Amino acid sequence: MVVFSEDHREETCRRGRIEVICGSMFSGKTEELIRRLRRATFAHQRVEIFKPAIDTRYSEGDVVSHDNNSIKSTPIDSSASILLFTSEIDVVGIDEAQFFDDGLPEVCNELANQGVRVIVAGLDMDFKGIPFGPMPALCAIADEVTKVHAICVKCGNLAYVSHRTVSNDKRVLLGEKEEYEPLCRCCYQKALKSEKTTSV
Ligand SMILES: Nc1ncnc2c1ncn2[C@@H]1O[C@H](COP(=O)(O)OP(=O)(O)O)[C@@H](O)[C@H]1O
Ligand SMILES: Cc1cn([C@H]2C[C@H](O)[C@@H](COP(=O)(O)O)O2)c(=O)[nH]c1=O
Ligand SMILES: [Zn+2]
Repeated sequence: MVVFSEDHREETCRRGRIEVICGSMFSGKTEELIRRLRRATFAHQRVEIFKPAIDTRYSEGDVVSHDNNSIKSTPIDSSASILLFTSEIDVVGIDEAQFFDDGLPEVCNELANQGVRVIVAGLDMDFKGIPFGPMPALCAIADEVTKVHAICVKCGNLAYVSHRTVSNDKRVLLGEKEEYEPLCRCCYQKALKSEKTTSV
């Protein structure tokens, strides 16, 4: 699998396309998004970055990675707002796409059809292992999907899901290492089993 996109033709030829970067928490989605967007800026392309306004974890206005890398962004409430900010833009970046409404895939399609390179990063699954918001539809319509992996904090294998370590059943719960840990399939099953036995 090609993890990092080094295809310079695809980076610069200005053909519209949709790239999706997905994975669990701590898998490097935001780092990879920032890396691709910075390279586009170095290539003198006009870049605009969006994130859902509800994601105020590290900053109101910036997209920030767990390693504190950051890039300026525009927080928005609805996917339709993206179209209002993207005339004369070559590359659109979108972080935390899982929190957006179901209109996001259509907005990305519209931009890509107009010749814009759209790079979307988001959680593929929620803490229950269920595909999250518009992410499955985005993966389906994408020209390229990159799945990145964190390291399982229990065994060191590749993680595939974000295990919630606090008791809260709401789908949306902003958080970090106090609330979530990346686990592989095997360690996730064990964690769920031990939660069941301790709750009875
Ligand atoms: N268990 C882990 N596995 C991999 N990276 C981790 C882990 N815990 C912390 N990190 C850090 O998280 C960084 C990735 O952060 P980020 O790009 O914000 O991830 P994501 O957006 O996927 O949550 C890594 O470069 C690494 O320094
Ligand atoms: C699994 C899961 C996560 N969240 C929240 C927790 C964080 O605030 C973000 C994910 O951020 P990251 O950049 O991917 O680390 O999403 C949630 O609300 N619900 C969940 O099930
Ligand atoms: Zn494991």
